[in-house]
Formats: sequence, structure tokens, C-alpha cells
Amino acid sequence: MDPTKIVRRKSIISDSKTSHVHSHTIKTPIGEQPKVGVPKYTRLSVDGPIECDLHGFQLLNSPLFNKGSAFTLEERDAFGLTGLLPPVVNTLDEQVERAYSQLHYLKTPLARNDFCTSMRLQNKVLYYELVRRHIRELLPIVYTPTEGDAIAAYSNRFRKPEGCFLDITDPDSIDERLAAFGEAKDIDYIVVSDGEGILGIGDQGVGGVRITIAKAALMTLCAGIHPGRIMSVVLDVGTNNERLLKDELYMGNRFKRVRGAEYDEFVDKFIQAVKKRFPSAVLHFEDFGVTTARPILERYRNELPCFNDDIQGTGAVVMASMTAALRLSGRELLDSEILIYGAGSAGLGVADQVVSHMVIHGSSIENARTRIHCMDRQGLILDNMQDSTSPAQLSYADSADEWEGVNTRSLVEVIKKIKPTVLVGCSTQASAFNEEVIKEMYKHNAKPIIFPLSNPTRLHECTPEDALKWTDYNALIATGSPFEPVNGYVISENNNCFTFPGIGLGAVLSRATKISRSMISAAVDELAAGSPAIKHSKAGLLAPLEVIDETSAKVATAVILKALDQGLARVEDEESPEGGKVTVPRDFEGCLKWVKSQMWKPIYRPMIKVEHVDAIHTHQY
Ligand SMILES: NC(=O)c1ccc[n+]([C@@H]2O[C@H](COP(=O)([O-])OP(=O)(O)OC[C@H]3O[C@@H](n4cnc5c(N)ncnc54)[C@H](O)[C@@H]3O)[C@@H](O)[C@H]2O)c1
Ligand SMILES: O=C(O)C[C@H](O)C(=O)O
Ligand SMILES: [Mn+2]
Repeated sequence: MDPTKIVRRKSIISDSKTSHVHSHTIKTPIGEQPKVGVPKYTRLSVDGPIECDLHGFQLLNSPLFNKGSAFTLEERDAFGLTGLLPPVVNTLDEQVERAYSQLHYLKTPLARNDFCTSMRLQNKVLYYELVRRHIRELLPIVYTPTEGDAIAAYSNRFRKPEGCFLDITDPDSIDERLAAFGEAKDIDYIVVSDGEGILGIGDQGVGGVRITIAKAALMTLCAGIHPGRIMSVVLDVGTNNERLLKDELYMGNRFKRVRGAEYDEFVDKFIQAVKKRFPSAVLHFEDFGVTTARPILERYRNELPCFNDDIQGTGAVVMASMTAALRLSGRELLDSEILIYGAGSAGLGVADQVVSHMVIHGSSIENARTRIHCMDRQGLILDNMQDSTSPAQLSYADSADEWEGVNTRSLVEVIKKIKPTVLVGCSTQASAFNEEVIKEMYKHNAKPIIFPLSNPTRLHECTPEDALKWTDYNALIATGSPFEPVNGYVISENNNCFTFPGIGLGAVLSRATKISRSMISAAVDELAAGSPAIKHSKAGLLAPLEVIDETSAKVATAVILKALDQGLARVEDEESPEGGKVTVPRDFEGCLKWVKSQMWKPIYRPMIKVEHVDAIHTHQY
């Protein structure tokens, strides 16, 4: 960059004594702020230079702005960094290479996870570029499955806080705690958990904050949500995890989970505070417990743009893989029988999504429901189990009369009678799909569709290798965690990371008033349409991780077009950052191009020193 430019701009700003003067045009994407009035994050524009009033150590310690050894000589001069850095100026490529080789000195996945966490807290651009370039290798480090171990060890490995901590003993402070992250137009996306149902490892108390951080990081990595406009929140309502309650280092509230009215009021206060403080933010619920996830979603789904990732994100990715697998096996969705093993948040989310999809494709709700069969701890869910099952489970109950004399606790016996086309595992029961089970599926299907989804890896109901071996390599498999290919068959990860980023981005960019079932179905169809297995049977049911940003952009486009179609989008009521109203192209390709132009990318942008930017300096800086 031409150093004189910096000086000139600097003098313009300091002469005017205001932060609102721009001597250049910064193109701000929709996720960021208009120039005047709410200047907050304008300096983080995607295309233009960043205005920054930080200096010296303050700047080096601000992960959103820090470039480390990549600060140019002119920037070092302007920002008081010259004596704080060795003389060589590195490129981002060189930094990524160095970081990647440092990572490889570390031998365990958890040590690598720690390294990546530090990197995220030091330099966001470098972190996201490092993970993006090595996504297949590093996603399992920063996300499922390693993140599960990091969560379980949260209080022991803790170094630096990330996220927002809301405490049930102090409900009146919710707004004050959220305020540290900004005001109305500062936040696009919030991930929240109460830590009760983390992956398949259950109650992790305050450590659940890390799943919200991991999911938020994926929103940036896979969907280009600006890393400074996203928030991770944990609701600390206690924990029932005895190990944590006894652990001297445990950092959360050391009492049993608060339940009932007090819990509901706390959640409600949080929701109302979000609606007031961040009215355009999309809220993502993650890893709530099996008894709270669904009621919370039902209570708020029409009140603000929100979705539950375990229910809807999982339902959507499974439905998309199922669509692709059915096509490969020559079966029709409406003629299929689906057996869901483990009818908790994820299992019932899958069931709901299948019903919703069947209805969209011409079935009645009643007929669709009879095609779905659920098993849980008590065996097959039957209509005489009112006392032991939830209303949501009961809506998929089979008739007890028809099952008289059959051992409905035995998965094999249930498969014998139903002859399901698809078997989905969300039970957290490792090895539940044993050889007998898989072979029984194979008896009834030339290409059985088998999705063991329980995370982390060790809890999968079967391994892809076994399922393929036991079916002479005919099973169509997708898993919950990453697996290596088996005999040339790519194993798709049926993880909700293929859906929540695109659904979330679509809801953010359309400024959706709510996230409707049709918006989620549009995401499913788009994801299924991109299945590589349709062209090559060994290629995997979902598009590969390497193109996940492209996949998310397409999913977001489908979601936006549906939101506009249903009158649920507010984006065209808004002022565009360049002035005038925003107009979203209605054709898919045009809209996709617009979506991509809004996505944040991990590149270094030139930085301009200004005296003062009227923006809050949250921890995120
Ligand atoms: N791949 C993905 O994207 C994805 C998404 C969400 C959840 N998951 C995984 O799915 C699993 C379940 O998650 P969840 O959020 O639904 O949890 P959950 O606790 O809501 O559901 C688990 C269900 O399994 C049932 N179960 C327990 N033991 C059983 C048994 N022996 N037989 C049958 N059912 C049994 C439980 O009663 C419960 O209803 C976890 O391992 C989670 O990591 C994967
Ligand atoms: O976090 C994941 O990897 C997927 C899912 O949300 C889960 O809870 O297992
Ligand atoms: Mn989850």
C-alpha cells in the first residue's frame, strides 16, 4: 500500500474530529453496517480497507484486526508496531505454512485442538485460512469429534474465555451481559446452548459454551458469516454431571440443573433480551436436553428467526442424503419405510423432516407418519405407551395391536416385521447395528440405506466398514463423524454442518422473520441436488467438505428465495449500505452471486489508521 495514502487519510480524519468521514467508498455487505448513523463495524468491510483506531499491543491483541508478521511496513509505521515485530513481512500463505508445520509438531488431536483455539484467539484471518485450506484434516480437530473431548475437559484445559456466560442465579443481568457484544445492528447470528445434551456425551454444564463456539466458527468457515458479528452464549443453569460437580476445577455453577418454571423464565428472559437488543439476529439452539430442546423450539419458532440444529439441521442433512440414496437404490420416498433407532432430539428431528418432505411431495400427514417407526429405550414406540413416551414420540407410534406377540425391544425382530428401506441411528448406543441387524436389513433391500449418526466416533451404531462388509458393499452409508473411505467408497459425513451454515446464512441475509418448514425443505432439496453419488455411485451422498462454502452458499440461496416467496424476508425493506433499497435477484444464479458477495473471506485487508472509530471495543477485537 502507498504510505502517503495512509497519512493523507489519517489527516482528513483527524482534521474533521469525527469518525463518520470517509474519504473513500467502502462497500459494505448486507451483514455489515451502513456508513452513517451506525458506524460500528463499517471498518470490517469485505472489499474495502479497514479503518482502525487501535495501536501497538492493543492491535496485536485484537484477533479480528491482528495480522502478526503480515502487517506491512507502512501499517507497522502507522500503528506503532515497528518495534513489536521482527523485520520480515510475511504473506498469509507463509503464515499458514508455518502454522501448519507447528501444528504437526503436536501429536494428539486435543493438543492440536488447543493450538487451533489459541490461533483463533490471536488472529482470525490466519485461523480461518489455515482450517479452510486443510479442512478435511482440521475440521475433525476443531469440531466433531475432538471438540467433544475439549468440551469434556473444559475446566481443566481452560486458558482464555470465549463466548457470553449467562447465569441463572443472576437473571436480571442478562441484558448487561449481552451488551458487551454490541447493539441492535452489531450481531447477525447467535448460537446458544445450556450444555445438557452435548453431542452424545450428555451434560457438560458450562463447558457447553465450547459447542456454541465451534458451531459459530463453522458459520464463518462454511458460510462466511463475519466473525465479529456472531456470538456464542451458554446458559449456565447448573449441571447433573457428578464428575463435574465433584471436580474442584469446574468453572460453572455447582448445583443440580434448575428445571421447571425457573428454567423456563430464564430462557424466556434470554429470548426477550435477544429480541430487544439484537432484533435482526438469527438464533441457533444447540445441544439442549431431550426434554427441553423441542418445547423451546415450539415455543419460539414463530416469535423470532430461530432453529434447533439437532432437530432441524440434522433432519435436513439426513433427508438430503436419504433423497440421494433413494435415487441410487431406485426407491421412492413415498413407498419407503423408515426406522429410527433413538427417538430423541435428532431422531425425532429426522422423523419430522421426513414427514414434512413427504407431504411436500404429495403424501398426507397421516400416511407419512405411518411410514415412520421409532425405537427408543423402551423398544418400538407403541400407541399404548402414553405413560412412558413424549407426545412427539407418540405421534409416530405403531399400533400395539399389530405388534402383539413380537419382541418389540429387539431391533432385529422389528426390522423383520417392518422391512425398512432406511435405518437411522441417533441413540448414542455404540454397536447397536450389529451383524445380525445389518444382515436383516440386507435381506429386505438390495441396497439398504444405513445412517449411524451418533457422535462422537466411538458411539456410532456401526462402522461403515462393517456395514459395507456385511452387505457385500451394497449398503448406502452416511455417518455422524468423519470416516475414511472403505474400498474406494467415499463415506459422507451426515453431519448437520452441511445444513446449519447454509440455513443460518440464508436466514441472516434474507433478514427472515422466522425460519419456516418450507425454508428448511428448500435447503434439503438444494443439498440433495448437489449429491455427487448421482453421477458416481462410490462418490458419497453429499458434496465433499472441500466445497462446503459453495454448498452452503447454494443452500442459503434456496432458503432466501423461499423466504422471499413466503413473505418472510425483511431484507428488501432495509436501506442498502450504498443507499437506496436492497434488491435481491429472484433467479437462482443471480441470487447465488449476491449471496457469495456477502460472505466474509479470510484474507488480509489493508488497514487505515484513524484517530477514533465510534465503535464498541468488545472482547472480539
Ligand atoms: N450427525 C449429526 O449431525 C448429529 C446431529 C445431532 C445429533 N447427533 C448425534 O445423535 C445422538 C443423539 O443426539 P440427540 O441430540 O438426539 O440426543 P438425545 O439425548 O435427545 O437422544 C438420544 C435418544 O436415544 C435414546 N436411547 C438411549 N439408549 C437407547 C437404546 N438402548 N435404544 C434406543 N434408544 C436409546 C434416548 O432415550 C434418547 O431418546 C448423539 O450421539 C448426537 O451426537 C448427530
Ligand atoms: O455437533 C455435531 O457434530 C453434530 C450434532 O450437532 C451433534 O450434536 O452431534
Ligand atoms: Mn448438536
